[in-house]
Amino acid sequence: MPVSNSELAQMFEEVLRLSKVDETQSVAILKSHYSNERIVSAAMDAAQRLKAQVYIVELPAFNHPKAMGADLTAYCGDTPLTGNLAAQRALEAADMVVDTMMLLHSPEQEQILKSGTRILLAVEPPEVLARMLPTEADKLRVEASKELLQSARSMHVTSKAGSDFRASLGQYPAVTEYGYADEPGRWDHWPSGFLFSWPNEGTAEGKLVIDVGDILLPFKTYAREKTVLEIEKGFITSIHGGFEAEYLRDYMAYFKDEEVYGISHIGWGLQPRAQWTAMGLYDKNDGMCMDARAFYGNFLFSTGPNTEVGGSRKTPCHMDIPLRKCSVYLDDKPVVVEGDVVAPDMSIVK
Ligand SMILES: O=c1ccc(O)c[nH]1
Ligand SMILES: [Fe+2]
Repeated sequence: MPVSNSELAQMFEEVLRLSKVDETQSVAILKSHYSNERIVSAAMDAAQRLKAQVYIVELPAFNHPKAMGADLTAYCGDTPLTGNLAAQRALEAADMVVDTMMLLHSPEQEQILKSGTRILLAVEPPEVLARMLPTEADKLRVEASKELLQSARSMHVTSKAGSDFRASLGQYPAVTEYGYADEPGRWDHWPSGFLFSWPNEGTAEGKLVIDVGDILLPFKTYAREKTVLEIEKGFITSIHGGFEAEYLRDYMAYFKDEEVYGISHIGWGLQPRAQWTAMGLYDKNDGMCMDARAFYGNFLFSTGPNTEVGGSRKTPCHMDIPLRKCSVYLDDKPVVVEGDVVAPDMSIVK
């Protein structure tokens, strides 16, 4: 259902308020020609209503000749900002950046965050933004789980489909996404509602089974058959099954970069307003499908880059693969059992 421009601006005002934007703050809106102009102007309106100093940084689009598809997560690392130090300085000068262009998984994003600037990504369709307008309850729910993940030293994931995956934790921080950027140096994404970390280098081991109904991003497909990924010493060593396994193998091999097989962020979904079914109602070019990454009780694993936490793997191929009906154990204690979130006690932060 279409969202009016007035409602979009009101939602942005709420999200920027939650992000601590006020008359003491400067806000840079980062855009390129492919940004959703409605989102750009709603963010501008909202920041002005909150009496912040606002400006726009517009960059010419960047297209890598190897990039395929329109999904903004399909080609990571190099962005329209890469190499443009003057524009990066202009963004670092702001207290907050509203990113309508997509800097995620780029080293430049980390450099901007290190300057204390906070960044909020907002590229989903307005109807998705509206359905998952962030709340403080979202933050409470995700932050309550962060403590469990932050203190955990191991993750074990199993499923009836045959997944049996282990990784040591602790080398990298737990990262939360609850939909607004309210702390200096914080990156967040509206919409979201999930958390993750990265396996300690070289420790991800075992098998992950993509079962019927699981989701592959950026393909934006629901699996219709089983695909088995074998993982050894932090890297996928084999992908087998039927046609979908062959498709995934060929897609990843296309990048001719061993780093694409590295296991990237691993975590689980905590957004009750995100729906597993939503992706089937959108076109492939309608955003990046945050419903799939955030739906309550998923186990989201991914492949490729780890620059977001200071790692050295800056590879352009990033698969986000949310699995249903998995059980996730931290230090052998369950946080998700067959797709149901069982810890921490959610009754306090529903
Ligand atoms: O919000 C996001 C979106 C994509 C991704 O890879 C991580 N988090
Ligand atoms: Fe990802």
